[in-house]
Amino acid sequence: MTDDFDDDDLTLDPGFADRFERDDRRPPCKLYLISPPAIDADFAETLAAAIDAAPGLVAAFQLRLKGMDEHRIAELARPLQAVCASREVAFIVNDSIGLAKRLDADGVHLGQEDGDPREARQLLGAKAQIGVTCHDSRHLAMEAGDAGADYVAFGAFYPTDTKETEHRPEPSILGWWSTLFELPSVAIGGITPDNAAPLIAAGADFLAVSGAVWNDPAGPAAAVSRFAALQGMG
Ligand SMILES: Cc1ncc(COP(=O)(O)OP(=O)(O)O)c(N)n1
Ligand SMILES: Cc1nc(C(=O)O)sc1CCOP(=O)(O)O
Ligand SMILES: [Mg+2]
Repeated sequence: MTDDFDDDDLTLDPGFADRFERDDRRPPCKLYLISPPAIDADFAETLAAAIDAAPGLVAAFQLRLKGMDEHRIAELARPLQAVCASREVAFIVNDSIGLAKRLDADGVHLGQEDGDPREARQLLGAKAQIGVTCHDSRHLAMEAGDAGADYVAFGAFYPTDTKETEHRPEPSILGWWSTLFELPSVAIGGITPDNAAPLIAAGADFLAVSGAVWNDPAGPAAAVSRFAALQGMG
């Protein structure tokens, strides 16, 4: 899939995103919740309320607790896994293939420096959901597809306080991807109910969101309800 391909070869049409309309035949775009950077023991209730605000909308939850000891992450994970399992929400571990295995998680999200998707597949098995960060790179996305990823993540689409980011893709990368490949795409980075529309229209299969949900002044459930109301989400 990746032979002789260079991202710089592609002539980008800056108007593409504005003209792109989500194909009605596509499945609706789902929400992929990313945990806050730190959580306490009560977070299971918060997570349950957020998911229950729009049944069926939240497809996945990623436990992303950067820099925390894995034993502590494992302790915190158990009640969150139960919340996810009872609601058919995939429980994804960030960064660590080993922790995903230990927790028998539904999958793992790997950045470019976090390990090889092929190794993850070997350890976690055929059913595991393996996601790969691809920044703004068509090349990385095709490489991830070749390596057996279950989704490719592009971002950061908007400025975010959650993570220092270097890459700023255009929404059109989502349209380009979905036109050529079946593999689902995830859009991430500073996404809110107010700025999500172009990403949904361009063809994102999932919106990965942290701050806009957990920091919403009206509460996480209200934020999820606002995402649910957007055209193309469901
Ligand atoms: C769905 C999703 N997309 C991208 C990322 C970022 O992963 P990475 O580049 O490894 O950065 P960290 O999240 O580990 O700081 C993600 N976690 N989830
Ligand atoms: C974890 C992460 N990865 C990104 C990337 O660009 O790869 S942006 C990001 C932060 C996502 O949180 P929020 O919704 O608060 O911006
Ligand atoms: Mg990572």
